[in-house]
Amino acid sequence: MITMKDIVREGHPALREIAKEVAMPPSKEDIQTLKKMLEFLKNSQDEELCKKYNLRPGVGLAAPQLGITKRMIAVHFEDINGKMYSYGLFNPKIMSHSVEKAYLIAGEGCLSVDRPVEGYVPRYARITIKAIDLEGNEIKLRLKDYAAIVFQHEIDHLNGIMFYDHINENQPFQAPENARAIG
Ligand SMILES: Cc1nc(NNC(=O)[C@H](CC2CCCC2)CN(O)CO)c(F)c(N2CCN3CCOC[C@@H]3C2)n1
Ligand code: NI
Repeated sequence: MITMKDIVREGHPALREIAKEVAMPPSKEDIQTLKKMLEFLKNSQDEELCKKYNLRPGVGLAAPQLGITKRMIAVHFEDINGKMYSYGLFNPKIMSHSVEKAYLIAGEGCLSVDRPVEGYVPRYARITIKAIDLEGNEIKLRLKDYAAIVFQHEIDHLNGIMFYDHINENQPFQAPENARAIG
């Protein structure tokens, strides 16, 4: 199982690289890795396991955070309407996005960043993504608000972008232009 020791931290080159597309169909190894990423998220949200294995809770994880520069992400969370998102995805791609932005009022953190970095992280409020799921099917997801933010945080990792790259340095808590506050 994946634990915190498997997660690389700031300074590791994988976090600043452009991850490579996964050749389709995915190898058994890549499928195994993606399944373990999803399992980590579920474990990290279970109070018992979280404590037992000293996990930091997570709702998303990207392969570069394991030092694997491949375009693979996992998400496991419920949105404000109770809709469950639990996916292991290969080669996710943002096909379109709103002009309107959104940001989490509480700001963001990252399992690869062992320090708090305060400030609003402006992201697109709505995105449409295409990806290949763990069964090898091409899926299309239309996401908004919290769900859109989580997926963008993970897809950023595939492009070597950290959440704090988006924070306005001079005015971290300036409400971003044309943006909705989430959460
Ligand atoms: C928002 C949140 N971020 C948590 N951590 N950070 C992460 O997931 C990072 C990714 C998120 C940071 C902002 C957007 C994506 C990991 N990232 O670095 C991957 O690239 C949480 F843990 C969390 N929740 C709320 C839901 N809760 C359900 C019950 O279990 C606990 C769980 C805690 N919400
Ligand atoms: Ni992160």
